[in-house]
Amino acid sequence: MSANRLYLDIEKKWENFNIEISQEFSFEAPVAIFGASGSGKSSLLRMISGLETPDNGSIRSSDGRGIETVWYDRKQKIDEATHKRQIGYLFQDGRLFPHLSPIENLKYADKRSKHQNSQLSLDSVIENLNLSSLLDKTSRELSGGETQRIVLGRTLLSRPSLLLLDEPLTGLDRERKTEILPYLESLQSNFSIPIILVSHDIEEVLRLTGSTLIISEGRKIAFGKTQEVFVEKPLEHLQIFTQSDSSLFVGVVKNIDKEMMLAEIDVLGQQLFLPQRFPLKVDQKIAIKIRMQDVGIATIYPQNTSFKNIIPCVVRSFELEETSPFGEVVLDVNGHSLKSRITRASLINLGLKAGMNVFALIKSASFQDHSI
Ligand SMILES: Nc1ncnc2c1ncn2[C@@H]1O[C@H](COP(=O)(O)OP(=O)(O)OP(=O)(O)O)[C@@H](O)[C@H]1O
Repeated sequence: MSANRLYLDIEKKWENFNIEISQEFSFEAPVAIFGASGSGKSSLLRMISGLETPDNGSIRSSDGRGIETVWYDRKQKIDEATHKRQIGYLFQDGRLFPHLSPIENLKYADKRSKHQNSQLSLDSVIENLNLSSLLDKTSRELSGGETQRIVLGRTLLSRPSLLLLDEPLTGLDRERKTEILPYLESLQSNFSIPIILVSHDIEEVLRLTGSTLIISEGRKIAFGKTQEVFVEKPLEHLQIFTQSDSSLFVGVVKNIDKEMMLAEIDVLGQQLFLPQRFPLKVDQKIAIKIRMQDVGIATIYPQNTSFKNIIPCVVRSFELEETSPFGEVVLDVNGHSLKSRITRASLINLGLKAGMNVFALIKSASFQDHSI
């Protein structure tokens, strides 16, 4: 039976690291555990799955009917083995059994699974993950993304009560990520399976999950709806989580122009226009990630331009990349940094200097896949 809720109350002390987290999760939508590298995300997953034993506390799951199962309880001396917890665990470099073909990998899990789940049949997994063209290839003929899809299918066919995704896209290039993200996105609706995603990539978290636990140094920093939890925290604190090739901003939806299909967002008192591709509502707080290659720079306010987002800012610093035709500029928007990557030629031609007033140009279209 699928876990509907999970109650975590755990303590673990190692020589150089302590984890102390209490949190209840419910799985109407996938849950994210988000934090910087080394914050304790994987350790937490290992304790949920039974691969690591906490020093103290309890871990309990309850199903749709409210029937509770104790997975771990120090006081009651309960510590269920991983297979009894029925956990599906997908790592970043999931491997196939090399001596078996992709279809044999799937059938192996299907046959061994003793649990029932009418939605999770071999056929439905093959169809929903679009695996049919891969089944007769050899493991060696599969790309990284294709291998990850078969491994995901095999994990699903073990019919887990809870699916743990530990940085499933880390290590894949952008093209492969784009290939796999839609499959991860539809897992919950296709298979009604509870999911915890561990990630330090805000883009993945915003796209795939409904609620997020943010941790740092083994402690909870915040928990709430994914769309809201990031904006509750001071921006500068969040900047440490963003990948170095992008900047993170938070804003509030001010207006939706239905005819033009654009949402107007207030970010630090500036106006940004996003394509209304997502179900945004007025007054909703959202997090927006802006990749540095999507930010251009003008030294005077551009007229008659297709750029919908023209933001006044100040050059904070810049650096030429030694072995490439590009340079990186850090702009200051009301005290918050916005990174831009432009060509070395533009950087020199514009005559950029620290302290100079400029305009950041961001195409609305660039928000399509990289923001919310
Ligand atoms: N078995 C262990 N013994 C001692 N220390 C450990 C053990 N397992 C984890 N740690 C420590 O716990 C800390 C958190 O590690 P963990 O892998 O959980 O972080 P993470 O947030 O998943 O990081 P990353 O995103 O880089 O994978 C690290 O400092 C690590 O050294």
